[in-house]
Amino acid sequence: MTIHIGANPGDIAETVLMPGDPLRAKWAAETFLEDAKCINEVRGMLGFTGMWKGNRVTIQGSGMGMPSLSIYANELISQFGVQTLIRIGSAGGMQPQVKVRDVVLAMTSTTLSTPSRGIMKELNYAPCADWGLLHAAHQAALGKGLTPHVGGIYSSDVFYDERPDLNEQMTRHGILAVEMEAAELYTLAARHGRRALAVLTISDHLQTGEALPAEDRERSFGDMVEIALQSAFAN
Ligand SMILES: O=P(O)(O)O[C@H]1O[C@H](CO)[C@@H](O)[C@H]1O
Ligand SMILES: O=c1cc[nH]c(=O)[nH]1
Repeated sequence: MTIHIGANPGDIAETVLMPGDPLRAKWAAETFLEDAKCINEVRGMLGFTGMWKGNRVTIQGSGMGMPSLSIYANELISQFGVQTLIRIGSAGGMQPQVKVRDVVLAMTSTTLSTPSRGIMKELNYAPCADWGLLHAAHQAALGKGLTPHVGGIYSSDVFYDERPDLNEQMTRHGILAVEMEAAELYTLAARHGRRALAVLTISDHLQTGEALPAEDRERSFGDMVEIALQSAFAN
């Protein structure tokens, strides 16, 4: 057990899917895993371990924002020996061709800062996805008849943004979507020699103002979960 994860050693699989929303973790575990058992309820940040096609998987909520994800990812890596961490998150579209409900595979993540900023000092570190996971996720999405967007995203520290000028520059430089966790996940995975990827579904759009309701964000992103599972166990 750790401070934030009330699981016993061995309760958590080597592969962990991480939605921000703990209720998405519950929905995904109930929908996609066999014999799913709840392994964490500390702070209501639900986690479940079960089987997917003969492979052991944990789905653990990360909470919203990089400081929260950092707590869970650090404990999963250092205390539970997790090797593969795949974020399954919602994101806001930042390009006209990126539509609501589209899947985005985050190759890199741009930030103003991450919880790791303090150790990077003057370095502008470039957080990037694990190539093997990214490639496998792309193949999995194509296999489902989807056309995923692959490229750079923005991991923001704020949901209610007061810097429209920054978003303008992101869009101008090809950033596909905004979310709030991937950059720190990629940075931690790199530091500890683990594999990480963020598979995202567009839940709203910064340019059109479209937005899906909370229930859809919790329960309707099945393609993203299947893509994450297929990429984790592709090899
Ligand atoms: O749907 P999740 O995975 O929580 O991801 C996105 O949604 C939250 C904001 O509503 C942030 O956590 C952002 O990254
Ligand atoms: O962080 C996020 C997530 C979804 N939509 C946004 O606009 N921002």
